[in-house]
Amino acid sequence: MKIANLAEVGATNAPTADTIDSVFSALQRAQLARRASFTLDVRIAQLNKLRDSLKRHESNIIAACAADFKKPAPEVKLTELLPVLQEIRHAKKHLRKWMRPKWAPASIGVLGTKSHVRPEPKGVCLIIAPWNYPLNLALGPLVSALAAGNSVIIKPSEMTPHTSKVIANIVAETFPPDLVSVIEGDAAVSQKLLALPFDHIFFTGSPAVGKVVMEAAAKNLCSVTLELGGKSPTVVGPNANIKKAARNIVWGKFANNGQTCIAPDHVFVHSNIAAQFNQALQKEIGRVYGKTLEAQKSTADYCRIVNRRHFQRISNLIDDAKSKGAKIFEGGAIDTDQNFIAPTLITNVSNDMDITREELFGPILPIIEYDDIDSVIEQINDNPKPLALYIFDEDKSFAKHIVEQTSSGAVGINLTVVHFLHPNLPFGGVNHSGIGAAHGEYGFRSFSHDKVLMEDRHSLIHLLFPPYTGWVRQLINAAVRILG
Ligand SMILES: NC(=O)c1ccc[n+]([C@@H]2O[C@H](COP(=O)([O-])OP(=O)(O)OC[C@H]3O[C@@H](n4cnc5c(N)ncnc54)[C@H](O)[C@@H]3O)[C@@H](O)[C@H]2O)c1
Repeated sequence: MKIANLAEVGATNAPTADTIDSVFSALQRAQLARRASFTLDVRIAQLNKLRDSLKRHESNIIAACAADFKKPAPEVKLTELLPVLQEIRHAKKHLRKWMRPKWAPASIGVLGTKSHVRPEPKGVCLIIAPWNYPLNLALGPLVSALAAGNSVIIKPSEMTPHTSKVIANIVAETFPPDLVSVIEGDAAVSQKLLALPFDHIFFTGSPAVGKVVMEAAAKNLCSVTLELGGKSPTVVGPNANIKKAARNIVWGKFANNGQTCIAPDHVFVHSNIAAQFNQALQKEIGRVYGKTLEAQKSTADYCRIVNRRHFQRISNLIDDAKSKGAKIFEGGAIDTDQNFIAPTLITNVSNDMDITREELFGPILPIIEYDDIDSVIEQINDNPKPLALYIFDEDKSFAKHIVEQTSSGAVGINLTVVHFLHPNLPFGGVNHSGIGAAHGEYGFRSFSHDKVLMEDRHSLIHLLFPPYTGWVRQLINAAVRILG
């Protein structure tokens, strides 16, 4: 049966449940038929094809991201293309080692047996992607899934429709539809997909939808990787290199217009250096994005809020903070026609403001002064475990103290966001900020099942089988004594 390739059918017509079912069944059948043929060479050839397609489509990707949220071309290259290309390069280099069965030495109790752990493909996997890094977070996990020998359905975000279309075109051009298919659409399409018995679901998005995904996966007892979000705090200590802190925080916060899961959400700054630090941030914003509103609106380096709904949400956060006594130290200007919000620094923050509760996911940075680091640690621990925690201080013991007292997906010391680009680190959160990990070998393992192969050579384990005669009982008692 010829399978409808949804990329050809057209992005905007939401696929029916029947179409989705038929795509899924085709992937299932093909996965079973191809199972033994996903050799190292085949997987590497798939990755090469994806790399070549990405390179061919570079200008389309840049144009699509610009159309979706005016994302600057250098930022598209750095944060959409490069991470996926790097993921491919890294997987190709290490795949032979990752795929190798791992010998498990026998303990005394199982002497005479031979055992291995072999990573096997999970099977047919679903990747659901968000809009904020629309290409990177759809195709990065695809690299891990293909490296691990799976077939995949990708559901890109409907909020970045141009990039979604480019992803569909790239996939349709690169892979047979029963190996990788793209199904475009919104939450309703996503839920139709979630009802199917996938072998693994890799979801990137909000904690609220993460719960929907996990609940749906439970119905099929399907494993999940959840890459979620939340508020990632930043702590600037009394001995911070202020200029370095400002440079890194401005980049981490305002790149992609603050729409980054690991962006510094808010900053705690020691009161001794707060005035200097605020000025350094202001100066850095001026240096990077322009000192005047006109400059900030016209620079090609500043992207936009993805849509009117999010623009309104963030504007409301600013209004709510102002009405409760916050001071706009820098920025605060908005332009509704462009979904533009200037890089904004907010001081005089209090706990009754909405900015202290929700993930901000926009270009607004609340700055909270502190005197006692333990009260900051208490506040961090009163909230869900963050995806990232950033610490700026030249005194190593300052960071050590915070690291030991808190839990988070990652800790960045004197940097922000860069850990995403490290191919040998697991990328993921804890509890509310995520379950499981992406990137490199960790991504490969997320899409693999550790299958055990144990073979009897000349073990004596049968001596312990029933009937439990006196002699067998003595042997079991001895085993418990010696091995227990
Ligand atoms: N940990 C990470 O790697 C990472 C990366 C990027 C974004 N995020 C998080 O993602 C969020 C922003 O992205 P978003 O707004 O696209 O997230 P989202 O959860 O609203 O949507 C993500 C995906 O889920 C689908 N979806 C939405 N509602 C659904 C529902 N009710 N049922 C089933 N599917 C549904 C969407 O169509 C989209 O494809 C932020 O919380 C951010 O921190 C996390």
